[in-house]
Amino acid sequence: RALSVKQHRSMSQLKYKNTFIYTRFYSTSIAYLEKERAVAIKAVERASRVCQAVFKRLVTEETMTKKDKSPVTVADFSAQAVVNSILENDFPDDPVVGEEDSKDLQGEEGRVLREKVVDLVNTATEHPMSSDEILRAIDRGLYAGGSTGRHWTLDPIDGTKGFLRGEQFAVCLALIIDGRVRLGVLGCPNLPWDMSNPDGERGVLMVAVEGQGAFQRKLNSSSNEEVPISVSSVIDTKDAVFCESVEAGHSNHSDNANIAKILGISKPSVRMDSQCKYAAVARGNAEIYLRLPVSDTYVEKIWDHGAGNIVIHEAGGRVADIHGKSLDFSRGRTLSANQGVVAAGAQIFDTVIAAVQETLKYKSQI
Ligand SMILES: Nc1ncnc2c1ncn2[C@@H]1O[C@H](COP(=O)(O)O)[C@@H](OP(=O)(O)O)[C@H]1O
Ligand SMILES: [Mg+2]
Ligand SMILES: [Mg+2]
Ligand SMILES: [Mg+2]
Repeated sequence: RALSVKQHRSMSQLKYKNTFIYTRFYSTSIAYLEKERAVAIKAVERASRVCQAVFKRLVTEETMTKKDKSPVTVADFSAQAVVNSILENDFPDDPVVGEEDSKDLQGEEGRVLREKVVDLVNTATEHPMSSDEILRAIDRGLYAGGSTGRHWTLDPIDGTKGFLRGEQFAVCLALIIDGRVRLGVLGCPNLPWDMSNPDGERGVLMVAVEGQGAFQRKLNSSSNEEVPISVSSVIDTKDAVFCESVEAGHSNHSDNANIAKILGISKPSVRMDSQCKYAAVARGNAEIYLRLPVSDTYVEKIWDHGAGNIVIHEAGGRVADIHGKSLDFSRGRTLSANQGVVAAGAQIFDTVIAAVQETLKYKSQI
């Protein structure tokens, strides 16, 4: 823990090159969550590759709709199976709060979909997995969550609607210990590496561990090079850009627009699916992420925010709900203590929350 980020990274390279020397001489200095970090990166990379393969081959035929009307594809199931089986292998005692479950893949009714998932998963795993093993891996995601001990939270495809449109989506994995997010990995296969060159190279992975800063690296690259990232240095909100969901059903576009107006923002919002919005704020492509609730009854899920939350914090930003309260990941599978989400750089955060309050106060009066 006492190591600087730079020392810590150069030592972990030493470890990759020669495990023996590393463990022998540096065993007392292994960085906090070093193994978890490496395993989570590997799992998110593999799952991202599965999603990309599906998009190329199957996406048009393979969409179905869950009870809550949200779409789910063969890629969501396959990516959850891939990540969960890697986690089970390296951390067999760690439970997982995952978005998907195997119900729709079971029995005769689920046969066609199940066979596609089995095929896909087996293109991504080191050892072939049987159909039963795959369903069991998916259902390792049924954990209830809570305030004590360790558990992971996984969104195998966040932004399924973006994925289906060929736009932004993210594979999101976070580790929660005693109710707080300690590690997060965001795999963003369609996010441009350089936002000023949107047609250039795509595929970004962001990773953050509590106290160690946030980094980005290229997804699908043989290089392990990591670049530190930080939020924008804009301190006057009128120069800011804000991002929000593409889907008006996920976030209240008109409340978001009112807040932007109070903040003096004149640039149009950047609409983007998935936790790629957190990624955009974390590396300074946008200053603010607004997710004002559309309904009083919807409760946000921990897998939709865990990884993004720590990436923002470690990049120098803050995340809270519309009341300015930190997101509480200790309540189980949902963020039942919170409403909506706001993220921004630390320097402008209080100003943004004040504008949110003003908008909500005005709404409650009319
Ligand atoms: N009424 C609602 N309000 C807020 N979020 C919602 C919602 N209905 C669905 N969602 C969540 O919004 C997520 C996508 O967010 P975004 O709009 O930022 O891309 C979905 O994740 P999945 O795509 O993983 O199902 C889903 O969990
Ligand atoms: Mg979903
Ligand atoms: Mg999601
Ligand atoms: Mg999802």
